[in-house]
Amino acid sequence: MSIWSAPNVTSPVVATVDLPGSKSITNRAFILAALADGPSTVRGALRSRDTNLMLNGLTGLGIGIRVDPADATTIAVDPAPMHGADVYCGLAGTVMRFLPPVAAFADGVVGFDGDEQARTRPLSTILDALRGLGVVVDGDRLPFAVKGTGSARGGEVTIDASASSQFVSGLLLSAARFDDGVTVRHVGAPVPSTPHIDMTLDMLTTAGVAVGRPGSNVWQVAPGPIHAVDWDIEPDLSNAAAFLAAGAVTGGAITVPRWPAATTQPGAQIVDILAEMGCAVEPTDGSLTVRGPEKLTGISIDLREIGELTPTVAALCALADGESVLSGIAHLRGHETDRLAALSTEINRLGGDCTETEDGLRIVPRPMHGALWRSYADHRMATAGALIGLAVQGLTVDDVQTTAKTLPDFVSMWQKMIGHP
Ligand SMILES: O=C(O)C1=C[C@@H](OP(=O)(O)O)[C@@H](O)[C@H](O)C1
Ligand SMILES: C=C(OP(=O)(O)O)C(=O)O
Repeated sequence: MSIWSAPNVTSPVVATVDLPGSKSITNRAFILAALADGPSTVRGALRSRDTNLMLNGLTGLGIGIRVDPADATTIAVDPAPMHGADVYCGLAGTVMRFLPPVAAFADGVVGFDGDEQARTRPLSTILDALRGLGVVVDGDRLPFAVKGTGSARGGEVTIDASASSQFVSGLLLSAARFDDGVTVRHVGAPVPSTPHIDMTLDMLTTAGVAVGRPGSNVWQVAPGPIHAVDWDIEPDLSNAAAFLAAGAVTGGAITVPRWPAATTQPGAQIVDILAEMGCAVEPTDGSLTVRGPEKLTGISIDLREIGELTPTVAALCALADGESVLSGIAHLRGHETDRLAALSTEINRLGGDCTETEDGLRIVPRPMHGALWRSYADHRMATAGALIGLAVQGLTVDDVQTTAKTLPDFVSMWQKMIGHP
């Protein structure tokens, strides 16, 4: 496994960074295009490990996928009758939770497997839900198999989605295909990342699917066609967060072009967080610029809705003035790795002071020194290490290539941003 010397800077980082497409929107668009009533095109798609795994899975099931030879981000999707296949999920939550409901509509057995680390990610909730909707599933975690018969009954199902919003999104994305549609009712501790469920509902609505919210924890999808839509994918704002944060910690300024005026991506909330920590935020001509202050201030914030941003925010907090408390994120223990344990171990290894609470992290800034920052196969741990490395000399990151999960060009984009291409 290679060790990367994270670049360290002594002057403000000022740059414009253009981000590729959103992982969450890309993988939803692929699912909806595959189940649609006609061919469609996805433009500006993210090409990364997670989205390539989704394309491979759909191709294996029999869906026609054609990548534009002149532009790998333009992908034509041609729905077709689906058959049995083996699907590899890697470590992608969106693949392991969005494809099993699709597999119910294949004619044959669809086997699922993934990385060793993926086998411990929460999954049984959605597999039990599928059983409740009339689908035969063998197994409770990776590897497992869905016995597709080409159709499924559907109806109402009650689940505890407190471990992941993706259980709800996964069921809803395929719901219109079920004979009776699907109603998902959540009972339990609050559902995290609810903006991602809103993203699912928004895209279903764009595809002409009738969705309803009969209660705050109930989501309903009527049976019917999913219309073919040519999707234009927004830049990935969660990935943008790490770059904007580079401007924030160095007192520099980072501009992200094509920042959407309105979006369902929860990553957009990084702007409010950076503003609260002392940054100036300027939206101009479709771009967004964040200027860092002399010194960032600590923050107390509930990140339940935007858990994805935690590694970036934790890195910012470790470099700020004053204590920070990040709460509402117990579910991060089931992300790519146990992110609460990983962040506290790595920040403390550098001489920082980060403690795990029941549902988050308490971070007290301390002078930090260079050391090895471990990534735990987690793309956002690797980028958090890079961020701290800007301000802490001698920091190295192991397995920085794990950023390929959602941003294969991370290293070159980062070096270019600081002017060391
Ligand atoms: O639906 C999605 O695209 C996502 C939902 C969230 O998952 P959780 O609800 O498991 O946090 C988020 O963290 C993940 O990166 C992407
Ligand atoms: C939690 C994440 O990913 P996944 O889609 O694999 O759950 C993430 O990207 O931060």
